[in-house]
Amino acid sequence: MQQRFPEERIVIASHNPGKVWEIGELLAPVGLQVVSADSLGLPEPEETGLTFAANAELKAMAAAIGAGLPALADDSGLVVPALGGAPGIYSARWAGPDKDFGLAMERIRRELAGAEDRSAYFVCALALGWPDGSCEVFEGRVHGTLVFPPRGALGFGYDPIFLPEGESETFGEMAPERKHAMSHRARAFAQLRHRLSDG
Ligand SMILES: O=c1nc[nH]c2c1ncn2[C@H]1C[C@H](O)[C@@H](COP(=O)(O)OP(=O)(O)OP(=O)(O)O)O1
Ligand SMILES: [Mg+2]
Repeated sequence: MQQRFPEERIVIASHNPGKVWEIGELLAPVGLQVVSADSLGLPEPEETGLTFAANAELKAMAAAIGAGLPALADDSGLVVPALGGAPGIYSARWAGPDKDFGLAMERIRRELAGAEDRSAYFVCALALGWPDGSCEVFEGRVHGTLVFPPRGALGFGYDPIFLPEGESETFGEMAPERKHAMSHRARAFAQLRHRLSDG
């Protein structure tokens, strides 16, 4: 692995502080020094892709080429089958320019009114991009149920309305270590670590 990371540094190509923190925690066992896209002054690319994987790749490549270092990007979101898959890749955009997830969660509650199916899942596509233009994508999911009103103030985004399968606490109520043992992001990271340890 060391020869693949000559500088032992990796750029976290995300401008979301909640995500950057979680990625730092999940990456700690890998032993690489983490540099944020913000600290390098890298711009936030427009997410023009139509899939989580395409957006993750576009963010990773912009950072890898901009920084001349390997870069890791995460594109993720909440998929609600009863809403035809919304908000999906538009999960961040549903919170509007002020990133108001109270508003986004309320919109889901409203649009779901009367729907029997309360199932939902989070998806995380992680892209590892290299300055030479190569890129690999890993995906993780976690299934659960939506609950209203929102519960808990931990985590970020849609965590307070997401009750993972078989659990009694929402991601917003759960200690971070517990979320990291089962989340979509943790599952994508497990695949990434597996790939890195393969050499
Ligand atoms: O574990 C999670 N717990 C709760 N909500 C989550 C989670 N994971 C993704 N989400 C929701 C909120 C987030 O804003 C959006 C991702 O959108 P996404 O474009 O990938 O990220 P972003 O715009 O927030 O930051 P950036 O693109 O700079 O990495 O999905
Ligand atoms: Mg984004």
